[in-house]
Amino acid sequence: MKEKIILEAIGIKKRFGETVALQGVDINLYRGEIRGLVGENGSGKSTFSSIIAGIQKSFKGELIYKGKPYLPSNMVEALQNGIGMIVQEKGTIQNVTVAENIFLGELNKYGRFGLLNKKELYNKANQALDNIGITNIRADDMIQNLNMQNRKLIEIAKVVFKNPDILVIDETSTALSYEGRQILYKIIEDFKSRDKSVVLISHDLDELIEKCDTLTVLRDGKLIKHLNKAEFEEDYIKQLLVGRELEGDYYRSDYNHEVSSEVVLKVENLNKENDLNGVNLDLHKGEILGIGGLSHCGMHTLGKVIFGFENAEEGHVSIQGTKIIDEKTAMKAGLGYVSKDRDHEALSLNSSIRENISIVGLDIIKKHNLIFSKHEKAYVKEQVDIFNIKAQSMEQYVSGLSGGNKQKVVFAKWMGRNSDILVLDCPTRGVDIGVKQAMYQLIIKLKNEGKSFILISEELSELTGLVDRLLIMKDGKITKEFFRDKELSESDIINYMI
Ligand SMILES: Nc1ncnc2c1ncn2[C@@H]1O[C@H](COP(=O)(O)OP(=O)(O)OP(=O)(O)O)[C@@H](O)[C@H]1O
Repeated sequence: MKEKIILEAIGIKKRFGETVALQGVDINLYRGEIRGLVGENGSGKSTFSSIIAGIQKSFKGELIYKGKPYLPSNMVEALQNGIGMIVQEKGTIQNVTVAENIFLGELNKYGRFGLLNKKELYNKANQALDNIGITNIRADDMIQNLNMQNRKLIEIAKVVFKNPDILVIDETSTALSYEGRQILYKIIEDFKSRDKSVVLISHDLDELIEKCDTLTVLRDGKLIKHLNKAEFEEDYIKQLLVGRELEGDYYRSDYNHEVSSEVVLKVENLNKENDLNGVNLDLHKGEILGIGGLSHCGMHTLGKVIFGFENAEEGHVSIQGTKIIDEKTAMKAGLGYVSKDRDHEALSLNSSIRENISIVGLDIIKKHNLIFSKHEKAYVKEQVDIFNIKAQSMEQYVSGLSGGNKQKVVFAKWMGRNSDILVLDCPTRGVDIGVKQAMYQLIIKLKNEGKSFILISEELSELTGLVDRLLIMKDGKITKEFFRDKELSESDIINYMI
């Protein structure tokens, strides 16, 4: 079996200042193996993968790749050596074309005398896109005009085009919708069939159980266990992840869809070029209204327009007769919004956890029109405790947090504000199962207290598990309405999405 090992990681340790991210992790990766890496937020998964992909150079321990000591000096060198990684967050740069993103760092190959041979560059880039079955994005598209899923697909096309021997996929599927995930799964299967290896990081246990051959569980930077396929059992994995049995309900246990007749938010005839095509909906008091669909269905734009973050060309959104024209009117009318695109839209990365959370809660923190530091800190501490945000202190910059902990900051920021209506766009993206459970239970508790939610999600189990009513969007229109029902299956929903 030893000859089938492609990468040996021996006693890998890594610190970030006082934070111990990895405490001596050993992993052998085999050729043709799909290995899942699983653990709570902040358990060290991204740190481990960034070490093997050349992003982190300073660490302790040893890497042996194809039988030789291995220490890439950067990501480009790792990729040239056959280890490619799709990172969890932003992996593309703005204001340049898709082609320039795909061949970043090697554009000199496509130029002579300082001139870029665009034809050749675009042909190659289109080839990289075609290679993984992407036909709706072309080489000359500008990155900033693409949505989050399409930007992720560019990254995937770029790495896969280099034909690496090891592909590391860090929490990528939650940035993708149904059709994007199918592309990713096809790539994973193709790698396996060609005796290449995949390291798949995910918080979606169903996905891991279905796609992986082996699983490695990390907790607080420690290796807890390697599992073979025969040992994959959901409750057992959950127990290994959190170090105890998860108790209580995960989703809603009732199947009642009756809600108050009082309409708290009205969407009337919204039209926006390419995205929204005559959207009407009523949200009721105490209702969790789900919205599902494929990546281009318009649901993410709808969330932005409802919160006034983007404007529609026609139609309007109103709360008790007040029209929502921008974020300010939205917040004044009691609306909150968790954006899917956390690094661009939801967080200020170079500010502290305290600043990020308190910024939208200032009117609550204020006493007699004054903001006292102790009130602000107490307010933020409450949110940090509720959502178990893992950080050195509330003064830590958000940029140094793990992906899931960033997401907890976004959620906490809006939950703490006690908004009457919340638009949640993929609110649990990248969050581990323990915290997801806490978020779901909080949403259910607030619903029972009369708060209303619009839950836009790409996780069908989240939609069927939580909502009173589900709207499916296709080509900017609402095409189907389902009510909460025990019999409602994910395949019923997919049929209306595609
Ligand atoms: N650049 C950094 N600066 C400071 N601390 C960091 C940095 N990167 C990671 N850490 C810390 O290292 C620990 C491990 O983080 P890592 O991102 O590896 O976790 P993870 O398991 O990938 O989490 P998630 O599921 O949330 O993505 C965390 O405590 C995190 O805050």
